[in-house]
Amino acid sequence: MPVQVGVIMGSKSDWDTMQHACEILDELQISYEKKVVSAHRTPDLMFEYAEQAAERGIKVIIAGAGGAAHLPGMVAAKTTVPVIGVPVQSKALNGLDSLLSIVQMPGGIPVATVAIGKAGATNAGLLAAQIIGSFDEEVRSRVQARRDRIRSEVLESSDSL
Ligand SMILES: Nc1c(C(=O)O)ncn1[C@@H]1O[C@H](COP(=O)(O)O)[C@@H](O)[C@H]1O
Repeated sequence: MPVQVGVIMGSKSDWDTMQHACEILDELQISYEKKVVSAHRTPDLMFEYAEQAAERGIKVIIAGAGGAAHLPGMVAAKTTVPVIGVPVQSKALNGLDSLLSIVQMPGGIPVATVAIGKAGATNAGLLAAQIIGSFDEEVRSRVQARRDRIRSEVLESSDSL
């Protein structure tokens, strides 16, 4: 099956966070690849990755980075494949730096920014699945089934208070 989602991150140290996006893609049976690509440390690779994404059939890119998190925005600048940015929690500033670096894009080059850290990475996986679900009925129904399960769990937890 061709890769549908590209999960990229600025450093291997981001994997603890980014694995949560991959867990969702595994659960929803969506094909993906995971790679370290950095706007700062491997700029040529980043350009190549972004430039080739559409022709390789990638439908969504999830890009995680921490600190001066330029990766999602720079990738978005080089492709029209939708980019979801995950702010990785940084040590010095707790991820506020990552969040602001990713979310404050200039008009014209959007990055869909999720919350800082694990919850954000999980939501990035789900948002990628929902984007793919808009043209893939099987993925859409898996996403819906997951929502239904969560709703039931919440209702049951309330009943047992
Ligand atoms: N923000 C970026 C980019 C980028 O935006 O291209 N490349 C690496 N980094 C970030 O630097 C942090 C520290 O990296 P190291 O742990 O390798 O020192 C990571 O969170 C990474 O995402």
